[in-house]
Amino acid sequence: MSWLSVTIATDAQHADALSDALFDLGALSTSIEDAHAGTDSEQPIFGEPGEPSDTVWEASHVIALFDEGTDVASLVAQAVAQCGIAPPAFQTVTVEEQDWVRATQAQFDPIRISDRLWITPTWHQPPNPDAINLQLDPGLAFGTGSHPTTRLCLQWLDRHLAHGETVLDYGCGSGILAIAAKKLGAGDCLGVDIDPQAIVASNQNAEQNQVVAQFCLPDAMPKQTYDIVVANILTNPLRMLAPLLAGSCRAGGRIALSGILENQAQEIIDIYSAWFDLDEPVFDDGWTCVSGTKTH
Ligand SMILES: C[S@@+](CC[C@H](N)C(=O)[O-])C[C@H]1O[C@@H](n2cnc3c(N)ncnc32)[C@H](O)[C@@H]1O
Repeated sequence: MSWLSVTIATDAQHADALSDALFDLGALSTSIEDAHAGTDSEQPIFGEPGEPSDTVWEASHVIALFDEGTDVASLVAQAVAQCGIAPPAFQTVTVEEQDWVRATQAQFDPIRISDRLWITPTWHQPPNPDAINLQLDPGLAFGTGSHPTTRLCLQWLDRHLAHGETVLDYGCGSGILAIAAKKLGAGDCLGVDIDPQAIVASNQNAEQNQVVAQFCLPDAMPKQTYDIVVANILTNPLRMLAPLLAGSCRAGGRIALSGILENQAQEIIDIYSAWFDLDEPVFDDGWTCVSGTKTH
């Protein structure tokens, strides 16, 4: 079995309407991509997690998938006429059937966090069977270890966990940090997230890794302090959550914050230095980890 994938060059003003028109005319799927993706002219557009951005690239490609045998040229002509735009340039390629599961899995390799900590998808043999191996597959919640912010937090946990510390993982996503903390020897670990799907994923991942950790929505969070607080969210929530996160860390306890772009690090340092003696920030690929020890 095969399909026809058509890529149409358009602009920000018409991309959404063209995508909708193609879908109404029978496309199996449509998507909009940056026409300059992967080049120096790529236009970065970011949304908050769980809130897709409604901004479209100035130079866009609308990509539509049709059944084999479809008269694609005629459908594109109808779609552009409906949108009132001049006939654009487009390319059609045949997409052959393949083993999609295998193709997707091939994109995810084991990730080395440190000498003793690896994140390994379930379909891979651990490269170092003697290491601490977290088994995590890509799922609906953020956190497979491939993002620099997750790596920064994992490396920080690896360096700072001694034994038996209580850990709060605020913005737990897949639960990766809480689960790693348990595997690295922490005591009680709690993961908190505003996304109910993250709680489901975290519980499944904890079970998969045979660790006991608790996960809950923010409203169900017990009022207590922790030896270690780790929060990989984004600068905006980290700013708003500062009193809660600082208040959740015991005096003398430690905090690690990420999800912070390099140029936002100073703002987070200024806010959290009200409670913490902060370390030098650590950077990875444009992202920052800010950490420190609670002074009072
Ligand atoms: C970047 S992901 C981090 C996931 C994981 N901890 C990691 O390090 O890979 C951020 C997570 O924070 C959650 N989040 C965002 N704002 C939040 C808030 N105000 N309270 C709790 N969780 C929040 C999101 O739902 C998302 O799962």
